[in-house]
Amino acid sequence: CCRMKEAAEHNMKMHPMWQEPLAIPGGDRQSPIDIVIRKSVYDSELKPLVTDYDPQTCQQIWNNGYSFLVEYDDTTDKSTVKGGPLQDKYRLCQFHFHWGESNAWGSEHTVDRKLFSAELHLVHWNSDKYSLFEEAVMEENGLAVIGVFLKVGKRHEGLQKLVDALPAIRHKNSVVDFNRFDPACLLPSNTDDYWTYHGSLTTPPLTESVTWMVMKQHIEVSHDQLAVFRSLLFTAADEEVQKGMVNNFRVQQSQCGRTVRSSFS
Ligand SMILES: NS(=O)(=O)N=C1NCCCN1
Ligand SMILES: [Zn+2]
Repeated sequence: CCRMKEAAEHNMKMHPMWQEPLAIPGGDRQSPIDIVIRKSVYDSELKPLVTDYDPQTCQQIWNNGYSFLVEYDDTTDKSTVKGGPLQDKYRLCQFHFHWGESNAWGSEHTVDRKLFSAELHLVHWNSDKYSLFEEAVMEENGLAVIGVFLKVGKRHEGLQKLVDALPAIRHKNSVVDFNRFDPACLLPSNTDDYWTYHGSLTTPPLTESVTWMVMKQHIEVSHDQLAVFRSLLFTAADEEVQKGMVNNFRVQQSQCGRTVRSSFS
């Protein structure tokens, strides 16, 4: 919609993060994209996703100036995802969100151009083949990100613990301890139905190392819960001009002939 375009243009001017870099690594498998349902290809070989998350590996929640992220101890294979389109086991390192200033937009991916109010990304790296995230981030099969759409509706009880921690990390680079959070509570009840394609990170380093798995079923969060996301700031406490953390999504990228597969017909 026009207001969203205005917000994205404003973003490009105001936030260096969302000014597209001149040179993009590779450039023909960038994310996010619009998932065109009628162009997606059902693949019966796609298996259900198998997530196995240990809440004890949850370490901290912090504001990195792009989003807020919950970080997990990824020194062992305690919180992992496998199955689905994946050949290997991938270790959870963090999850974060993208959202708009209005409930009318905020997601990075869209489905037949439908915008959601926000999008959750659970970021994992291939621990069968690599020993560090920093290594995997450069490799074609290095990362696996689960995307979940958020829609404004009923309050999400599991999310509230996270929402209650946000006022303590309002500014960029603020961090607080955050333990025993089970990210499985943020997954939709049905994780068997998803779209998958090869793409990139949507924030720097934008490397084309991601197997995306975007859930067909969204989760619901309340208007008030999303309003707390919008109370965060892009800026550090010592900056003169404070900027509200909203519209922290990347503009959509061309599909470049890529096929999006679906795990459901
Ligand atoms: N939005 S995204 O694609 O997950 N981008 C990321 N960039 C840095 C590392 C984690 N994720
Ligand atoms: Zn993201």
